[in-house]
Amino acid sequence: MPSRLLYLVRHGEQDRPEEEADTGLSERGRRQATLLGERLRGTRFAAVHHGPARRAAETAALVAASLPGVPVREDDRAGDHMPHDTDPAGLPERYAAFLAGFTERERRDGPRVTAEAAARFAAAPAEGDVRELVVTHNFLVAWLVRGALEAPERRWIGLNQQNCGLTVIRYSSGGPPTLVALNDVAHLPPELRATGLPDDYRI
Ligand SMILES: O=C(O)[C@H](O)COP(=O)(O)O
Repeated sequence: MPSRLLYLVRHGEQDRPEEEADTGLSERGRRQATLLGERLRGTRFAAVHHGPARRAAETAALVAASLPGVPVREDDRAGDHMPHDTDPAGLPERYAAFLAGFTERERRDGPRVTAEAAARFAAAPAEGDVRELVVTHNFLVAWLVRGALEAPERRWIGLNQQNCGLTVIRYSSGGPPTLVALNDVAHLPPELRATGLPDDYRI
């Protein structure tokens, strides 16, 4: 049965995220990405895909340094997008405030691009087995985990990923997706484990 083993990675720690600019990785972020690359060394990926933001592109480049011969491709579909225009009714106030922060354009375009990303990356291949790595952002990983578990659409909220955490989902036409790994940071020492997000937590 043809299957796609999809490795999803949230980018490394962003440098000066408070500026809300496309700033690239901090020194910690570079270390996280290098350690992830060392963990994945020797894995036979068909390609490494990454979103257009600098933090994703720099993470992909550092990981790919351990994957000689694997092509690295920028893909808009792996960018940072609101995956679903979620109704805040019934959600805790802090989530409602978070959802209210998105613009009309983000509500309109984000779900469309995310659906395109899911169609491209989160499906069984037509033939053969394929293993791909996608370096992306918190929301796309959360959305695809939610989808794999057939959880309600609003459950993309609250699935925060660690920087350079590794999530692996297997898609096969023979059954439902298999969540192989979730937010795995075994390759990072405790001092490099963080989300950099408001709901920060450690594992
Ligand atoms: O999860 C979020 O709040 C933002 O989309 C930031 O995502 P990123 O830090 O993964 O880019």
